[in-house]
Amino acid sequence: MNSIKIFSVLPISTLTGSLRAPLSALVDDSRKVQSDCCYVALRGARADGHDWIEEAVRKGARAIVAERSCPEWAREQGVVWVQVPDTHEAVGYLMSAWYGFPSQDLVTLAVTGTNGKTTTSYLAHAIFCRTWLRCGLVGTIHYDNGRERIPAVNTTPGAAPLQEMLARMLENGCRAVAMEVSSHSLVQKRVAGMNFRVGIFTNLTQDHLDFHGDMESYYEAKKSLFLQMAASGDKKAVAVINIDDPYGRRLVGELSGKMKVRSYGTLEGADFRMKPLRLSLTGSEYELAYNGKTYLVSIPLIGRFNMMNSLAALAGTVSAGIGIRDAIASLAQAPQVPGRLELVANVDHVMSFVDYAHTPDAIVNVCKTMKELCRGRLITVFGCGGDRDKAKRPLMGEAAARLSDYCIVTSDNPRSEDPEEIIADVLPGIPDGKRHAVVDRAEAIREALAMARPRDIVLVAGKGHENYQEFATGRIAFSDVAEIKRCVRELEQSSLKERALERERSEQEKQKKGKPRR
Ligand SMILES: CC(=O)N[C@H]1[C@@H](OP(=O)(O)OP(=O)(O)OC[C@H]2O[C@@H](n3ccc(=O)[nH]c3=O)[C@H](O)[C@@H]2O)O[C@H](CO)[C@@H](O)[C@@H]1O[C@H](C)C(=O)N[C@@H](C)C(=O)N[C@H](CCC(=O)O)C(=O)O
Ligand SMILES: Nc1ncnc2c1ncn2[C@@H]1O[C@H](COP(=O)(O)OP(=O)(O)OP(=O)(O)O)[C@@H](O)[C@H]1O
Ligand SMILES: N[C@H](CCC[C@H](N)C(=O)O)C(=O)O
Ligand SMILES: [Mg+2]
Repeated sequence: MNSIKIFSVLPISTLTGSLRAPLSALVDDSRKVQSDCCYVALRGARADGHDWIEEAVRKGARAIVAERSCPEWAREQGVVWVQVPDTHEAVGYLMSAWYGFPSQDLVTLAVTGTNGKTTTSYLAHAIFCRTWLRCGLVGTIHYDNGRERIPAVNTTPGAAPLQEMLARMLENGCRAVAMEVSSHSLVQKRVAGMNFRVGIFTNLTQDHLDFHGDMESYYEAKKSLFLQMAASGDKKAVAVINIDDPYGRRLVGELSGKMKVRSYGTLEGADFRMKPLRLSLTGSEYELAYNGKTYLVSIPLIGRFNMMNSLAALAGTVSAGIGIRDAIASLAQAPQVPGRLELVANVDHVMSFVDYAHTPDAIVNVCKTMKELCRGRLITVFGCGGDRDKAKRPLMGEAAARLSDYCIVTSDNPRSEDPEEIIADVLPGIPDGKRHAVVDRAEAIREALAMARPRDIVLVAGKGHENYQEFATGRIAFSDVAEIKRCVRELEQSSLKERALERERSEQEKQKKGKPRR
């Protein structure tokens, strides 16, 4: 839709001027302006797109969408001016219309919550793909448009790349898409204008208070996904909510009467109810009660929280139209989610895992799981991100210390902050004797592996799949997985050398002893 009709999708707008030729493009970045395009001015964290309106018109923009009223100069130049109360919301609707409302033709499954979004959407994507063959994925690790994987910039992209990607998924023959919807994206209305068939709420615990201010606003941000679904009037839209989580129970209450709600969890009354049966370092099993029947679900993922993630994926995809048995069969073959409780090395009876825990609750969950399954000590290496919620730092420290036998506190994307100061915020939660700090992450990993004894587990938390470390000066290549592998190789080589030296020494001893005394 590239005519003036496109503006009719906006819920509220005031239009000045008339459009003679079709629009050539719709952009929200002045650097992408071309002749005869429409430029939408967005207020951002660093810049205000309204500052580039005149430049956009000089470069050939024929239409402007802005929160300001039409100035005299624009009227005189015959610019089409659309004034709206919120350009972030407007650009969502406009991009959706521009690309032919792709979310209406896809079965869209959105996952929101503090932890478990990536894992749940990955599992839902795997279930969709096994049954419906080609499906899309949008999330923290990468985007998959049904034909190719694209590295992710944001967990939930802005409206322009998002709607373009959904249109590409349709072109590529995708029937469904599983996508993470972050709280940042909800506040910034990146998903405005989207039709969601299923919305999953995983949980809500402390994170991102630097952005949201308090837990109440954080909750309201998550809830807005479901209010958007309820307001769409789509009778098929379903909210799938974890009722083990207190905020989940609150959400069920607040959505009741507004839309279809299905619950999941371990508590009585859950529509999809699970009873954990077996936890091991290779996978997990649980009993699922659904619709008066019980099923055995087996997943190659570790930990109770991953049982919950798989239950969420199962409840979400079944609510989207997948058969329960197909969903269960897909979960048995679920892929390893990169950097989520991923076993990287198992050498000399020491197992090393990489995980993406970077919130207090995630640290609690992953350390509890590891401790439960570990027959020796749990040595945890972790840090806290710079330029992010500072209040979570001592809480992460306290949780890691309480649930591990030893902690090495290190750096995790210090960004613009001083890494030593971040570590100083973490340490107060951890008693002396149970930890030491090593600023250099590679060195911290090496020390953890060097101190491990048979049966110990080394857990390297916080960066998961990330392939960089971000400092004030920029990013450097860094991967916990690669670092562990390198250290393990080095330790193996040095222990081989040590053993060879040891053999040599004992040979010499034997020879000395064997020599006849003169
Ligand atoms: C702080 C923040 O969230 N920023 C996001 C935001 O950018 P912004 O609005 O702040 O951009 P800006 O630089 O201020 O520019 C404002 C406007 O001016 C325009 N502009 C700018 C310069 C110019 O010359 N001309 C021009 O027109 C820009 O195109 C933009 O429209 O909107 C962009 C597009 O949607 C995002 O890519 C960007 O994410 C940044 C990269 C980011 O790091 N965000 C993180 C905090 C984030 O969103 N994380 C969540 C996951 C969190 C989680 O749950 O763990 C995520 O979804 O990724
Ligand atoms: N359901 C869950 N409950 C609590 N913790 C979880 C859960 N699922 C995963 N975790 C922990 O949180 C970490 C991040 O998981 P995942 O990447 O799936 O979540 P996310 O919500 O996508 O995170 P992000 O917002 O940072 O992208 C995992 O590595 C694990 O430590
Ligand atoms: N989406 C999260 C990821 C955090 C990952 C962790 N490695 C860090 O850098 O703090 C954020 O941007 O806050
Ligand atoms: Mg994620």
